Amino acid sequence: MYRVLPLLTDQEIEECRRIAASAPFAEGRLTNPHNLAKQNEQLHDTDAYNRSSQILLQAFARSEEFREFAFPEMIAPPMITRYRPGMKYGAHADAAYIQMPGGSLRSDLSCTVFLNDPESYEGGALNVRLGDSNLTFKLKAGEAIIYSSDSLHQVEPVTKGERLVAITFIQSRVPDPFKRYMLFELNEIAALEGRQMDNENFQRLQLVQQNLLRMWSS
Ligand SMILES: O=C(O)CCC(=O)C(=O)O
Ligand SMILES: [Fe+2]
Repeated sequence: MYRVLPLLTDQEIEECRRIAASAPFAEGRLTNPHNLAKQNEQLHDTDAYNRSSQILLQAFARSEEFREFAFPEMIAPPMITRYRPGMKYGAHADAAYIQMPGGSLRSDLSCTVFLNDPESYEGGALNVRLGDSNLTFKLKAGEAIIYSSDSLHQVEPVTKGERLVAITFIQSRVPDPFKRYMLFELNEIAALEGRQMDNENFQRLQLVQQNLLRMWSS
């Protein structure tokens, strides 16, 4: 279960790029010292981190598509990371719990927001393993891919240019990915077909949706 969403306005993309261009970066291993697969760089400046994560969190907060797909309970402040030629992030599992200011969050969904145009760098696609198949994402600037944190994934080596992204993790109110997807589907169907339904039946459908959400959320 994954979703590609348009997330940022052109102005927000510009703002994130500007922040990244003028702030220092440090080795990504700093926050995951035991993860040998991680070879990238992340923003290393409190003020720049606060400003950029604020812009990104606001964009998530206004996205109805995000809310409908993720049922977000908590979202980690997004971190801008970059990959220059030779950098990559080998196949890895995300930690089940992510430290945040003021506590920790269970990673149910992982998310990459692309900040640079795909034509401006070579390599750097995100691969997510889904059973025996491999999904590959190299999105337009401002788009986000949200995928289930329970799958191995990797970032292909960058061979030219710079891959600039923001990454975050989401704790969902509906921890089970299949149940979450069923709620998403039901809501989509209700939105698409509901207006043509007899009102009494539409109310009954909504009752089922809300009761399933009560039963399946934590
Ligand atoms: O940069 C990406 O697209 C993914 C990064 C990642 O997998 C992670 O930070 O755990
Ligand atoms: Fe990851």
